[in-house]
Amino acid sequence: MASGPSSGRNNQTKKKLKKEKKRAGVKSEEQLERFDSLPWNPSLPDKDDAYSFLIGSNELEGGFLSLEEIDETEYALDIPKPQNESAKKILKRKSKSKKRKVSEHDDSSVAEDEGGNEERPEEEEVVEGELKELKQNKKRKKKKKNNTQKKGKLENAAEENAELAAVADGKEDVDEESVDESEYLAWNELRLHPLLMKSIHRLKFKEPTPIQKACIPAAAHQGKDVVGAAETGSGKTLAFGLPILQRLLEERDKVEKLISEYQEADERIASRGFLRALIITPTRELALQVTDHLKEVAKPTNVRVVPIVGGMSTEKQERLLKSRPEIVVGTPGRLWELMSGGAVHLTESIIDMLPVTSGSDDAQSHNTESCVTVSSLQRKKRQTFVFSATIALSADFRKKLKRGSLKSKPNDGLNSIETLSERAGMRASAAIIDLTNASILAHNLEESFIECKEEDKDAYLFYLLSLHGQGRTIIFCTSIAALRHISSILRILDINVWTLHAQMQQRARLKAVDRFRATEHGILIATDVAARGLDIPGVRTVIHYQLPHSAEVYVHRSGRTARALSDGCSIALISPNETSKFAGLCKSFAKENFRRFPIDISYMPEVMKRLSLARQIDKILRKDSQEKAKKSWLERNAESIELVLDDNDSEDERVNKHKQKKASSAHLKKMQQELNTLLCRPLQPKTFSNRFLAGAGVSPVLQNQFEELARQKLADSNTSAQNKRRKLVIIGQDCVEPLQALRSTGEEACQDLKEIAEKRKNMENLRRKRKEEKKRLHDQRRKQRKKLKGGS
Ligand SMILES: Nc1ncnc2c1ncn2[C@@H]1O[C@H](COP(=O)(O)OP(=O)(O)OP(=O)(O)O)[C@@H](O)[C@H]1O
Repeated sequence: MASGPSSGRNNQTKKKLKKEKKRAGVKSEEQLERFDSLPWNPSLPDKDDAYSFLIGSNELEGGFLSLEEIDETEYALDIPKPQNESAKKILKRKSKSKKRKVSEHDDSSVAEDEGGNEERPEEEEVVEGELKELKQNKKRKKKKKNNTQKKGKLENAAEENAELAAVADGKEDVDEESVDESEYLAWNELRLHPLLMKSIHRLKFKEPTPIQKACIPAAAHQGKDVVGAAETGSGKTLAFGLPILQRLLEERDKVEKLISEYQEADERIASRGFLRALIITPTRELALQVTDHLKEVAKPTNVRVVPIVGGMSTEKQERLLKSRPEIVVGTPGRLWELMSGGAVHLTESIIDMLPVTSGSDDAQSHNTESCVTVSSLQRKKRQTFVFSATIALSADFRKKLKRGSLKSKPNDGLNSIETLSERAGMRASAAIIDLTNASILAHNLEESFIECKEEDKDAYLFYLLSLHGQGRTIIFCTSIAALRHISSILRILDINVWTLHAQMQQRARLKAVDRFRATEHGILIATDVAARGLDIPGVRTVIHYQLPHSAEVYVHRSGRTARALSDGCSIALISPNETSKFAGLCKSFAKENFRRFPIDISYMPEVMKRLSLARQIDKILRKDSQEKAKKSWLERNAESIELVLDDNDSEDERVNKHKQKKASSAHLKKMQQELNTLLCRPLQPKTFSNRFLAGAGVSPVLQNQFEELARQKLADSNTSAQNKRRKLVIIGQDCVEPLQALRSTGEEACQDLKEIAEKRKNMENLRRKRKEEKKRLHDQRRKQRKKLKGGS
C-alpha cells in the first residue's frame, strides 16, 4: 500500500513560508503557470498515445502529487540543480570517494550479517551520517542571502542527490551495451523509466509477469487505487513497487526539466525528504524481503527504502527515519509504536492513522491530524494498493467494491483483505485486477495428502524427509508446541532442521531464514509467520504437519513453493480429526482432486524402529532438562531470598536416586548407540534384498545405473519382467523428489476427495444420529422420573 508525502509543518513555519511566498511575488507564480504547460515526462509518446492525456493532466485519480498540485507553503521545497557538465565532473569525483566509503562499510556489515544479527540497518547509518554532513553544509549555505548564494545551495542539493544516488547504488551497474534490448520488448508498452529498465535488465527479468502487466498502467500511469490478486510467487511486489518508483522518478524528472529550462526557478518547487510511500506487510521477514527487493530495483535511482520492523533496535530505526527515506516498508506494531511516540498498540489498526480519501470521514480526521506525516492535501490525493493472493476467496468482494458498499459491519463475513481495503479507504473507482483462477492456488503446484493417525504423523514426516528430502522443504505447524516436538525428534534422528516462530528473537529468526536460504537441501520447520510472502528460491516441497485454520493460510503456506516459473509440491498430513477440515479446504478451492501421496509401506517397519528409539531418547532428554530447569529455578529463587535449601532425603534415598540416574543415563547411551547404528544405514524396505547394496547407500551414479537397468528390462519385457522391475527398489537418502514421486504415480489416486467427502458425510450423519438418540433417551428418562414422582 502506498501513501504520499508527509508534511510536518508547525504553524510558525507555515506563517514564515507564507510570507516568503508573498515576497517571491508574482514572478514565481507566473513561472509555475508556465511550468504547468510543460509535458509531463519526456520519455512518453505524444498526443496519439492512449495514456498521454492522463499523465499530463490534473485529472489524475489520486496518486502522487504532481507539481501542479503542490502548495509550497506546506512543503519545504527544494529544487536540486540540474547537473551541468562541470558540476557532473565534480560530483563524479565526490560520488566515487563516497562509493569507496560505502563499499568498505558494506564489507563490514556483511561480516556482521554472517552472525545473523540485527545490524542490517548499519548501511543506513552511514547514509544518515552523510546526510547529517550534507545538511550541515546546506545550513551553512542557507545563511547567505543573495542570488549567487542561492545558486550555491542548489548545487549543494544536486550534490546531495548525486551522493545519495551513489550511496543507494553501491554496486556496479549493468553494462548497458551488453544488454540485448530485443529480449525485453515485452516491457516497452509499460513505459517504465529508463533507470527502472536498467534494473530490470540487471535482474534479467525478460518480461513482466501478468500481474505486473495488468497493474503498472493503472497504478503508474493512471494513478488509480489498485486491488491486485494473483497467485503466490507471481511478482506482486514489483506490480506495486514499480509504479511507486515510476511516479517518484517521473516527478523528479519533471522538477529537473523545469530547473534546466528556467534556471531561476524557485527552489521551493521540489519536494524532497518526505515520506512518499508506506508499505505495510504482515510479517517482519516479509518487510525485510520487500525492502531488499525494492532496493535492488531502486539501485540506479536515489530513492531510499527503509525497513521499520519489530524485534530490532527502536533507536536505530528512529535514526533511520530521520534520514527521511521516501519509502518505508514496515510491520504494523513497530510503525504504530514509532508513530505514537513509544506506546505499542498492536491490537489497533495502523490504517486509522492514515489519511482518508473520501473526505466525509470526519470521525477519523482527528486521528489523521495527530499524524505529523500527513498533510491535508495528501489526504485527498493518497493512492492505495492492496495486494494478496487470496482476495478472491470471498466471491462477493468484487461486487461489493464496485457497488461502493464495503462499509464495515462487525462480523459481516468479510475476509481480512476486504476489511483492510475498506478501512484503507479505497475508492470505488479502484482498478480490481484479479488474475487468480477458481482454485486460487499456484498453477505449478501439485497438491497431495497422506491420511494417517495423529501419532503416525512423525513417522510419515521422517519417511518423507528420508526418502524424498531433495531440494528445500518447509514443514508448517499450527502450534509452537508441535514445532518444538518435531524439531526435537528430527534432530535426534540426525536430520538438520531450522525453526522459525514468533516466540524467537528476531535475530534468531533472521539467522534461521538466512541459513535455510543458503542450504540446498535445507529443512525449515515454521509456524504461520513464514506462511506469507517469503520468497526463497528452490523450495521444492511444503509439508502441512498440521492443517491451518483457514483456506487463506493454506494457500499462502503452499505458495512458498512453485514460485515464479518453477514447480513444487505440497503434502498435507491428515489425521482423522482433520478430515472434515480438509474436505472444507478442498471445497473452497473448487478442486476436483487432491492426490494421495504414494507411500511405500514396506519402509515403515524400519521407519518405526528408528522413530521409536528417537521418541524414547526425546522423552528422557526432555525429563532431564525439565528437572534441571526446575532445580535451577528453585536454587535461583532460594538464593534471591537468602534461603538455604535442605536436602531432606535419607542416605538410602540418595543412593537409590543416584543409581536410578546412572541406570537411566546408561540406558540413554545404549539407545543412542543403537539409533546411531541404524542411522548409518539407509532406510530399507522390509522385503529388500541386500545383494544390491554394498556399504551405506546408493550413490547417484549407481542409482542411475539401476534406473537404466530397469528401463532396459522394461523395453524387452513381458509381464514377468515388469514384475521383476517392481522388485528392483532403488534406495538412498535423497532418492526422488516428492514432486517426481507424485507425478510418477499417475492419476490413480485422484478420486479420493469424493471418498473423503463421503466419509465426512457419514461421520456427520453418525454424530447427528448419536445426538438424537441421546436426546431421546434423556427425554425418556425424564418422563419416567416424572411418572414415578406422580405415582408416589
Ligand atoms: N518480471 C519478472 N520476471 C521474472 N521473475 C520475476 C519478475 N518479477 C518478479 N520476479 C521474481 O518472482 C519471485 C516472486 O515474486 P514476489 O515475491 O513478488 O511474488 P508474490 O506474488 O508477491 O508472492 P506471494 O503472494 O507469495 O507474496 C521473486 O523472486 C521475484 O524476484
